[in-house]
Amino acid sequence: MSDTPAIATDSLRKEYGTAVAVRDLDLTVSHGEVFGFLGPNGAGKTSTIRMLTTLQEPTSGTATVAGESIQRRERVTPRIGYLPEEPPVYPELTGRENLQYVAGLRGVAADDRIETLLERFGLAEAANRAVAGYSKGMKQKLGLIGAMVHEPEVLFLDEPTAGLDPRAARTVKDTIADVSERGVTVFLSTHILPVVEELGDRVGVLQDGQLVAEGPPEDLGSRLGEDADLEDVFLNVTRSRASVGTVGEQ
Ligand SMILES: Nc1ncnc2c1ncn2[C@@H]1O[C@H](COP(=O)(O)OP(=O)(O)OP(=O)(O)O)[C@@H](O)[C@H]1O
Repeated sequence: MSDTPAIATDSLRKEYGTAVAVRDLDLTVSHGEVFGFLGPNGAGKTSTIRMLTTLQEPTSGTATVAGESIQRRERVTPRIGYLPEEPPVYPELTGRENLQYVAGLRGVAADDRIETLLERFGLAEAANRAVAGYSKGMKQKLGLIGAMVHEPEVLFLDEPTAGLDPRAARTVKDTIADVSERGVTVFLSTHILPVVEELGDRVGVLQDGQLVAEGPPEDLGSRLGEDADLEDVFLNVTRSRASVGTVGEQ
């Protein structure tokens, strides 16, 4: 494992027309860290993740992920996994076929790993059924398995526990802890603060495309007072509006 951070951004910026979604962001995430990426609706989290996963180009600035520039898409994508808020699934295929398809796209032979993960996520029995009949939680779990099938170095997760029942959410949280112990870096965006409180080594809070707080969750809390938790921190450092600034505004 090198000294290069797992993720490093340098003045990363995304504008949509005259609107600034991500404002010259400087962010570093170490190898093996679970980084909780928080922020109000519209803060710029998805825009940041889409740039880091090479799905959209920055307006300006640069970043490296797993030691590779995000401009080198072909070098970044084999090293990362991404679970978007709406996991991409083919409804007419079975769960197993979906995963085999993803593994094929990735160029990996992952049959054993697929079976192990299907079992762990309680999807083994449903794996022969078309995904069209899956619940939201089942699709979410399938998406997470798909994001991990090629054993990525860096895993980007957007709301991985949203819509899951408590047992499924537990499986996802245990999986995050497990892959993190094995050295995988997890970039975890969620509005469910207890998940970050439990799993996050460090937290960054984004507001209007800028980091307004960063540090281990317990340190951020203790700055506010003895009993402060992450929700107190979030409410303290973010404003209640969910808007985006415009070009030229500081
Ligand atoms: N394709 C787009 N075109 C124009 N504006 C966009 C586009 N995508 C995002 N935005 C705007 O950029 C800002 C940041 O959006 P983004 O989706 O990155 O925020 P977010 O933090 O992920 O929000 P949420 O928590 O609601 O998912 C918002 O004001 C949004 O309306």
